[in-house]
Amino acid sequence: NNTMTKNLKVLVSSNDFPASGLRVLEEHFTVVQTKYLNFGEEGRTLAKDDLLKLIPGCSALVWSSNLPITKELLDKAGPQLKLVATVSAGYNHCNLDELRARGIKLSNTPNVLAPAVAEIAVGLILGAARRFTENLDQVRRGEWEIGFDKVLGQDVRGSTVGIIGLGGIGQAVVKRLAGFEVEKFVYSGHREKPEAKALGAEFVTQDQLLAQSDFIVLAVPLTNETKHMINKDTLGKMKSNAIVVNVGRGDLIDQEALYDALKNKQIYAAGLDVTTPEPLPKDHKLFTLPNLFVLPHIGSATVRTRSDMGVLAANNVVNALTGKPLITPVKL
Ligand SMILES: O=CC(=O)O
Repeated sequence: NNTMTKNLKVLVSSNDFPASGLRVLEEHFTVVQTKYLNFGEEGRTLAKDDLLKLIPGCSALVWSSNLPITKELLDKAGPQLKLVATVSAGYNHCNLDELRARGIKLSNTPNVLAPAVAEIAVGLILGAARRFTENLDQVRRGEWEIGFDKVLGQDVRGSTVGIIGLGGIGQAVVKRLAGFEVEKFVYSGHREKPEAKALGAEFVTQDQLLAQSDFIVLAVPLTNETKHMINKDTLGKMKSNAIVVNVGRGDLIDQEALYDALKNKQIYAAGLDVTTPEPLPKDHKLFTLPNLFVLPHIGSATVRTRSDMGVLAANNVVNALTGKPLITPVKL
């Protein structure tokens, strides 16, 4: 009976949270929503005043933002807070220690976004390999070259593709690339994955992956262990035609080292859907590189996927506040 839960307040930290998810929440709870503020240093940030005004007394936070969940925010929310439902697969912004200490649960939205993120990984692979940045610049500047032998790129056909992190997203990338006549898929990670066999992907050490791969796709979460996993040292182990693609988090890559490697043509190119910071300021030196293809963190940004993520986050809230197990809990 919804009248039991109607007095519970749920905060949605975005005014463009999908309507489908909002409907689920509004059926059960009193929903309050914050607006977005601006595109500043930290990226698209929440209206902080708005947030601090609305957060006290909330039983759940539906977090549709990469704004860090701070101790201050949790204090402000109050002891009745039961759940943070982040509308993302990644939860590096969620301060797990603080949530654990307070007995607050955390849910995320894995799986439903894997196909859309994998499609963007394929887009980045093609964009970097076929030099979309340079080619698009030429077209837009009216310097469109006649003839096909000017801006030559790399083939996916016949290549070795290395996936760092063969989880849901990594597997979806392999499935999507299966029609590209890739010669070999390799992957690295903590352990062999049972799904790898059916995908024809071979488990190798990270060093082997770096040394063999023509394309290196980063599909791991950001943790203390994975931070700057692509650095001067690991870039130095790659082939000179290597193309690095990142659909995880910006901090998986030491961007200074990547800049140097791209500038000196130590590797061929990179395609990034995630950077540090986001947005990357328009005068950032990475934008001077012709062999870098950047997208503004749009991995999950399709109508269907955002809707699925919104509904999943909302159903996690319903479960948490009606005493049922979370659908997609994050282990704390
Ligand atoms: O970056 C997006 C996500 O983690 O879902």
